[in-house]
Amino acid sequence: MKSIEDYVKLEPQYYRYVLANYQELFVQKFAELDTSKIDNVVIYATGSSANAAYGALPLMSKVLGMPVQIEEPSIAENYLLKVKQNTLCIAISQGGHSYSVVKLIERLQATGHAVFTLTSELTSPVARVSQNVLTMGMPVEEMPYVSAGYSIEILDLMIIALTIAQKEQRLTTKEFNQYLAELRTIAQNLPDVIRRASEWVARQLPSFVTAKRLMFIGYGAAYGVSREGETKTTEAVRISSWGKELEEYMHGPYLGLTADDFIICLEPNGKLQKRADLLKQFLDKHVNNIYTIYANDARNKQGHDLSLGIETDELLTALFMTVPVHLLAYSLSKEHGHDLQHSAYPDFDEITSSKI
Ligand SMILES: N[C@@H]1[C@@H](O)[C@H](O)[C@@H](COP(=O)(O)O)O[C@@H]1O
Repeated sequence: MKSIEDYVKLEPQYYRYVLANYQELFVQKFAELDTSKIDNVVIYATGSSANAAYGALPLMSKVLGMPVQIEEPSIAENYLLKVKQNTLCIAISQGGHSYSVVKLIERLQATGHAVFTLTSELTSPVARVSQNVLTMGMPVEEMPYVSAGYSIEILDLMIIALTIAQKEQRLTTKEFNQYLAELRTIAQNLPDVIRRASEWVARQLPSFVTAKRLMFIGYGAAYGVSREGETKTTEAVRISSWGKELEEYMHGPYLGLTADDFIICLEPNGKLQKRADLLKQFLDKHVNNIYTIYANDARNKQGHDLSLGIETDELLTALFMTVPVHLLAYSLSKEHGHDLQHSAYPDFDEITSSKI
């Protein structure tokens, strides 16, 4: 079975495929649909798929010029099923076996709502119940702790939003092509990101391996990255972890810090960089291990920080900022001796049927 690291290394190839085939994957799927009345988007996803949606959300909302929100499928199905008439409903389940997503799609369709389901497994329970399936443009990820699938979901969601925005003339063809060109540039630079991230992980691993708790703080598109940091650290490293939004962290969670925490700040070089710098000024006084991963670079970068060297729109940074987070989780899980190929708790799904 391929590892998390193997899949991270496949990301440039998968990005190239989606960018070469976006017409068949997405543009043609929405061509026949009347998208003129859509006035908001709701994305239903859980775990890494929800994190990916948070990474894509700021760009989606900007280019579509409408509210985009993310809902937990179980809460939506059981308590929030009052979807507005003109909502574009998108359900995501990479593997296609998530019980809560299957139930939600069934309930939405039964109440007359069209749902577009994004998945990589076309024979899965999620795909089988869905009336409108969108394929992610990559093979099914064998490794249950996904990395490439999460990143491809971000790219897919961005292209879906760009497609509808262009169709509805919210973006000119020139603007649409400029976005695509920028996505291609990021894909081309991905091997360099992977190299920088691998070297950084190898250098910092002896320190990170001592961490009892690992926290990720991000804002904007990097909020999705911080959530994914929490998911992967919890699932693969199996130590305590938080993934917070910058201001959310400042409104309480900071009170729970301890000097031996490890904190990774995710800096997309965006509009809240000064706020993040102030938080780091405070954290530096109280916490021993503060790291920053920069999308591009910074003058106040410290020796143990990581620069990914990509100058781009902050709204696109979730496409590559998770690479070091995934590689760190993978290396730490190996250091901790976890076997990610076999379930840690084989009785879990037997009892709960959380994956069907
Ligand atoms: N532990 C896994 C997560 O790692 C995964 O992200 C989530 C969603 O999976 P999917 O996108 O296939 O629905 O399911 C499980 O809970």
